[in-house]
Amino acid sequence: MKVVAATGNKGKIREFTRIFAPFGIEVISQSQVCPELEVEENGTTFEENSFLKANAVHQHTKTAVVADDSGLCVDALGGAPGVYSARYAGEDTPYPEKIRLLLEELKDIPDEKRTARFVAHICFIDENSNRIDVEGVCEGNIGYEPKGENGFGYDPIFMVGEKSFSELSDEEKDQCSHRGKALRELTKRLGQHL
Ligand SMILES: O=c1[nH]c(=O)c2ncn([C@@H]3O[C@H](COP(=O)(O)OP(=O)(O)OP(=O)(O)O)[C@@H](O)[C@H]3O)c2[nH]1
Ligand SMILES: [Mg+2]
Repeated sequence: MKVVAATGNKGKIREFTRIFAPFGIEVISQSQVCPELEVEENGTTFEENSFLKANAVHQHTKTAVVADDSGLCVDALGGAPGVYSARYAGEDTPYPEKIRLLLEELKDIPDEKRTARFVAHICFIDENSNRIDVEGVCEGNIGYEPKGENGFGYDPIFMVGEKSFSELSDEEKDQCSHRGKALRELTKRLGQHL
């Protein structure tokens, strides 16, 4: 089975590709089929935005499509940046700077209040326009400095136990990540439909 990933985020594409591979699902990126398509993410929830992205690409390609809307929810910030994680401190602000600002906001927050979670809402639409929604959550803590080299986005400051997401191998991140959990749930649901 082939599925178009409705995303412009290369980190997500890499994760979709490796998580789907064992299930025989091949990922084609949006940039390969409709590079000119831009979708306004004007929803207020992960669910709404993932549908906006999946539906826009599905309307264009009429093929099976998967979209991910995700974000980092920090308890000490009332759940922010959440749905606005990609736009935190400005969409074009590079991640080292976003991370610096987030750590600055949390500078007086003690260990036990640095709890956070990554949430990924996945919206899948098949070639007949049937929709499946799944969500994955990964609980963790915000660290005090960036650590590690792997992954993307806020991975260097998202701690799962002693290690940041960036210090985990790809396999280790996929095993516990919000996206790994949601995509494996999706493959289960797809298996029931086939
Ligand atoms: O360190 C991270 N590790 C992750 O595993 C992860 N998953 C999500 N995020 C953050 O949340 C935003 C989602 O925003 P988002 O869903 O709108 O995606 P995006 O704008 O990057 O691409 P698109 O899929 O919308 O095209 C992303 O940009 C990242 O900042 C992550 N950060
Ligand atoms: Mg986005």
